[in-house]
Amino acid sequence: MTSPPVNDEHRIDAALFRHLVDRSAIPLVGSGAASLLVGASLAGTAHQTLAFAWVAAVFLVIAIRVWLVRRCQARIARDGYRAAEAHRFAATTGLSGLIWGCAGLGVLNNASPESLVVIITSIQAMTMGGALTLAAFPVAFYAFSLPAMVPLIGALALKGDTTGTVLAIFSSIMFVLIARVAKEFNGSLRNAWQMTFERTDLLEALQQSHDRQANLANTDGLTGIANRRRFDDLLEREAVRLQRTGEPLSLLLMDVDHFKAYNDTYGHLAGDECLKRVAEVFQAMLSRRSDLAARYGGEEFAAILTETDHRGALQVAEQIRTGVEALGIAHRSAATAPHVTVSLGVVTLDGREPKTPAQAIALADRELYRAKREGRNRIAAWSGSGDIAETA
Ligand SMILES: Nc1nc2c(ncn2[C@@H]2O[C@H](COP(=O)(O)OP(=O)(O)OP(=O)(O)O)[C@@H](O)[C@H]2O)c(=O)[nH]1
Repeated sequence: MTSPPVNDEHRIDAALFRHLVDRSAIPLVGSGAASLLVGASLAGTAHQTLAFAWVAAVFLVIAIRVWLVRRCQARIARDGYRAAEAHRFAATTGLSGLIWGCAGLGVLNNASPESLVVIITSIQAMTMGGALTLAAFPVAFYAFSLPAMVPLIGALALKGDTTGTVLAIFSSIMFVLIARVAKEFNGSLRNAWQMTFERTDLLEALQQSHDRQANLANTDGLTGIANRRRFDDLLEREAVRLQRTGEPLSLLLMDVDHFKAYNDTYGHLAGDECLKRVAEVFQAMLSRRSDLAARYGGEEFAAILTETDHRGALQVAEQIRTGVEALGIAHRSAATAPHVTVSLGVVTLDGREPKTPAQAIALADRELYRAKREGRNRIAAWSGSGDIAETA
């Protein structure tokens, strides 16, 4: 019902990565907006030029990431999920992390207290945002957050004053908590996808089982062709359609000649084999997808030929009759021929003279027994225009 664990893991990885790539605009917009904020906070200070160059670098990395995201999306659509693609994606989040790490190093560079607050808050906010937006792929989260946070914590610790030390400890605790949130969030996402896949697999298995049952309920166990139930269903529908469209509809009823004698001579198992081979020919001669060949019961077969006029139905019936003869199945106790033969009753309805399915079957049955009476191995036919007897 469910795939083996390795496949499940791969499916979850793939789903999470697709989710991540498809939503990658959010962290990119966040990174751009936060960098503008940091740049603005340093405008008019001694660090203005450096700050503007840094903002330009952030936007360059954003451009590289946008390009890579597009490439990832195209490759996933073409080849499916590949771990190598995910790691390339993580490498670019690492590039973003490095750029933000450089801002952290700026803390060392005697930034004003206001700028310090903006830089620290921005980097922590970016890391917190990363925990939510990159949690689907932890490698990408750490590739971003480690180079972003470590220089900041290091720079604060190396400032040598109490405020720096307190902020370094505070930032370290924040980072541990954020990493923990990312881990929990990743676990929740994985569980959600696991449940989604289990549900999809279950629905698929149920659908397959339902299709199998439906198929079994409509199939004849011995010959593998449709059974009477399916034949009756289709005939009901076709009879309704005939009234609506007036397109001709033909029915064939076929019976194996002297089949009791065949069973008595060769045994019941040989009789079964014979029915299977006859059924194959019966079905093979119906060329349209909309036609249906069915075992009507015992050694009797029935076919529905949709939109088929009387001439066409007679052609098909004759092909079936000669096809069964051509099988050359020996039948030494048959009075008709030294091999197995069949008789057929053919009926064509054209909608001008309404007939219920039961009436149509009764007509075909009447014709079949006329063919039997007239010597077997032949076709007897009826159409709305009168009786037509065909003989082999
Ligand atoms: N082996 C086998 N025999 C079957 C099966 N279904 C029906 N029969 C046999 O088919 C025979 C049909 O015999 P009858 O109805 O007397 O007809 P017939 O001997 O073919 O004679 P005509 O139809 O008049 O040519 C019976 O002996 C049934 O037992 C089946 O699934 N397998």
